[in-house]
Parts: sequence; structure tokens; C-alpha cells
Amino acid sequence: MLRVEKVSKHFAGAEKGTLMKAVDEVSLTIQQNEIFALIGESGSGKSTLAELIVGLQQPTSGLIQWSEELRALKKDMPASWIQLVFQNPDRSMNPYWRVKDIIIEPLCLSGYPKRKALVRAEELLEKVKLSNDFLERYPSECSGGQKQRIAMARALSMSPLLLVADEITSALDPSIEEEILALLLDLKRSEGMSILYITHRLETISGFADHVAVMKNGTIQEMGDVEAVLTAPTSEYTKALLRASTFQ
Ligand SMILES: Nc1ncnc2c1ncn2[C@@H]1O[C@H](COP(=O)(O)OP(=O)(O)OP(=O)(O)O)[C@@H](O)[C@H]1O
Repeated sequence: MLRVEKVSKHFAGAEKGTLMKAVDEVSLTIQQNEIFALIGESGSGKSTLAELIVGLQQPTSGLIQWSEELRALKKDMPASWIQLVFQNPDRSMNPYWRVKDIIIEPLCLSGYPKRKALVRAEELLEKVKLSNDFLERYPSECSGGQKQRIAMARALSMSPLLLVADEITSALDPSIEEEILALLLDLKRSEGMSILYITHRLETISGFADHVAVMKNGTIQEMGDVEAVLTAPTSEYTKALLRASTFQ
């Protein structure tokens, strides 16, 4: 569905004349209706790759392309086909707005009449398993897990083909993290979308993601079917990550 081909993002390094290769010649394909996990330690290049995919940064070289069928469907790819949810939902929420206004903003910006958008907001809250009374709340009246659900409802309002979830459970308690992962699985099934799930926690992806790419220093060390990578890793780096995680 979305092909990332030999994509690099280089920055000027700390020392004069050096390069920081945040992402270096990364290639991967995200299929329709799959959860693709991107795993790696802090600084491995996950967020930079996510921002390249979403279009928030431009690659130094390489290509990021929708499949031919999708390109044929729409000549110019609308940015709304990819939505991003961050680790910190407060980054994308105006604290002075009620939840209903936060959720309907992308719809209204794309020309949806407000009354229709409000009806849609109720449906979206239902999809992320929050009751209607959240519509009138402010973000400060919601927990971290509830705010992540609201951020997801807002992202879903644009019916994305790909949802990029960047460390969205890192700041949550393990039980809330489990609930959010179950919700993502549900959404993959009900909405038929793909999810790029970025995390440094290898132990969260078993039984959840379909494919995984393991990143280190801007490059992919290993990639494949999740259960195969977790049970029979081939790279020394993945083996070390597995030893350090609580995954058995
Ligand atoms: N604008 C920039 N200028 C220079 N270096 C950058 C820039 N953005 C990122 N980097 C560097 O690129 C590397 C990858 O950063 P990135 O944020 O993608 O890693 P990450 O795996 O997402 O880490 P984390 O899990 O901590 O967010 C890091 O060494 C970072 O310091």
C-alpha cells in the first residue's frame, strides 16, 4: 500500500563537516489493513522516519510512494490519507477547546457543515469507546489514556488509510496500554486501515502487530513477520533487545 524505498534523512552533525544519519537507506512496505511495528531504542531514527512518512519532513534521498492502485484512485494524494498520533496528546490539542471542537476541527477545515460534524464526533467517540459526555469536557478533565482515545477519534475523522501511532502508549500505565492496543486492533479490523505502530517496547507487539522492522542508528537491522522475528531473530541486535525485554 505504501512503499518506502531507500529513504535517508541526514542532518549536519555536531562536529563541523560530519553528518548525522538519522535515517539511512531505509526500505519497507506497509500493506493494506496491517499493523506494522517499528521498534528501536531512543535515537534509532523511528520518529524521523515517521515524520518522513507523514510528510512533516522531506527526505534527503529516496522515495515514499502509495501503491499504483491508490495513486490511480486519486491523482494528488490527500494529506488526510495519513494521520499521526503522538506520544503526548496535549501536543495536538488546544487546552481551551472542548473535546467536541477538537474532534471536529479537521472535518470543519475540510468543509464539513458543523452540525453534521458534531453528529460524526459522537460516532467517532463511540469508535474509540468513550461516552458522549466527553464531548463537553476540556482536555484537562480527561486522563492520559482518554486523551489518546480523543486524539485517535480526531485522526479517524479523516478516514485515514494509514494511522501512524508514535509511542502513543509510552506514558500510560500497563493496563491502560493494553486497552489502547486492543482498541487499535479493533480499529484495524473495523476501519480496514493500516497502522504504523512505533515503540521502543518489544514486549508489546506479540499478538498485536503483523510485521516488524527493528531499527538501530537509522538503519533496519531486521524485518519480517512478528512472531518469526520474536521467536527466531536473526540479527544480534534483535537478540539483545529480546534479552533486555520482558518478552518470553
Ligand atoms: N533536526 C535534527 N537535527 C539534527 N539531528 C537530529 C534532528 N532530528 C533528529 N536528529 C537525530 O537523529 C537521531 C534519530 O532521532 P529520532 O527522534 O528519529 O529517534 P527515535 O528513535 O524516534 O528516538 P526517541 O524514541 O527517543 O524519540 C537522533 O540521534 C537525533 O538526535
